Amino acid sequence: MRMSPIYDSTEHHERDIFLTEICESGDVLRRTAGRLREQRRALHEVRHRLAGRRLILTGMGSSADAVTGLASVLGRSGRESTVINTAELLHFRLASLTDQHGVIIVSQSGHSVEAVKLMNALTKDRAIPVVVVTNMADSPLADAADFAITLGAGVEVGPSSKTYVATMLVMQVLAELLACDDEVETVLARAGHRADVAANALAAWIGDAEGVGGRLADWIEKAQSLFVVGRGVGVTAAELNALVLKESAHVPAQSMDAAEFRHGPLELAAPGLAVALICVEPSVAALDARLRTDLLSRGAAVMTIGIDACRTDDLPIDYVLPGSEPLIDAGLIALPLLLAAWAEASRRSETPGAFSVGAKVTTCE
Ligand SMILES: N[C@@H]1[C@@H](O)[C@H](O)[C@@H](COP(=O)(O)O)O[C@@H]1O
Repeated sequence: MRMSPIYDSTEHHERDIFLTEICESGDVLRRTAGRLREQRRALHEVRHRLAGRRLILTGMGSSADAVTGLASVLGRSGRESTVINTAELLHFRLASLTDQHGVIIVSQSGHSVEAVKLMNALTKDRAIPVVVVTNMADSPLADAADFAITLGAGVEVGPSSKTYVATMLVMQVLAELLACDDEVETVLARAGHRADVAANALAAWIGDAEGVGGRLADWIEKAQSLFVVGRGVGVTAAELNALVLKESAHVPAQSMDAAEFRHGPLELAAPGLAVALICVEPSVAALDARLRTDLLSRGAAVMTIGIDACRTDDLPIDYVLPGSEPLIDAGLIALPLLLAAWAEASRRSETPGAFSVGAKVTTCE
């Protein structure tokens, strides 16, 4: 796939499509909030259909990352949910679904093979309500679904960036619809306000997109191996960042829960190891600080990317945002390493973000 550069008249230079899409993330947040308002009736129905049900949350790739964050936030409000990647659910666990369950399938493209196959398998059993979240209203997944909530993020050609950020805003709205009693209108009004604030918060990084990405890419290039770790909803951003670093820049970044990192991978702490620590959960900031100190004391390099509420003397944050709600934070905080992925990709290829082995949309299992 050859991607043509897009001329950006405001910046007076050419930006390729991957960078353009990353930089659209702020505008897309506002657009998605507006799109959600247009779908208020469908959102009422989602709440009604899933009320009291045991929730199964599923997706692949960046969409699996998004539902992982949703499960974390639902759990804080006492709402049980289970995350199962769509392939695992499709091939091994369909028999575990009962008429007590409700399923949320997230797929940006609405074309991922496992999601489409799962949808077809589930529509045979109408007792299980299925809600789809997708960017593509015109897709096999949306067509087969009773309820498809669409992102309205516009077409995305490069690796997940603006659609991921938009998905996280929708995850926030779903978390509120499924775990609190506020009126749909109230939830949507809050989402609109938060989208606005979040878009403004991203402006500084987007305004210096090449600089932010380039500096982080320089840091990554010095390392022999790279981990991206976080806790709570930070896992979502860590997974997404490592995925995009791999698929766009061929950087073999590994992601995991920062708690899991202590259970073995910590042995790698030495010069040559770089750890990007996503700090978006203030309740565990002291644990993040301790991990950072332990890594530094062994000669590893640590870069912290997080929200202001996590910042302490022991946990300086290198790339900081004011912070909003956890799921929105998990979307926004991915920006610096997305920009690094772009910068690294653009050093390696004339068409940064173009897939050469896999694909933007996986239609083959
Ligand atoms: N290479 C892409 C990933 O980047 C993407 O995250 C995943 C899920 O895509 P979707 O959300 O469209 O189902 O599919 C493909 O494998």
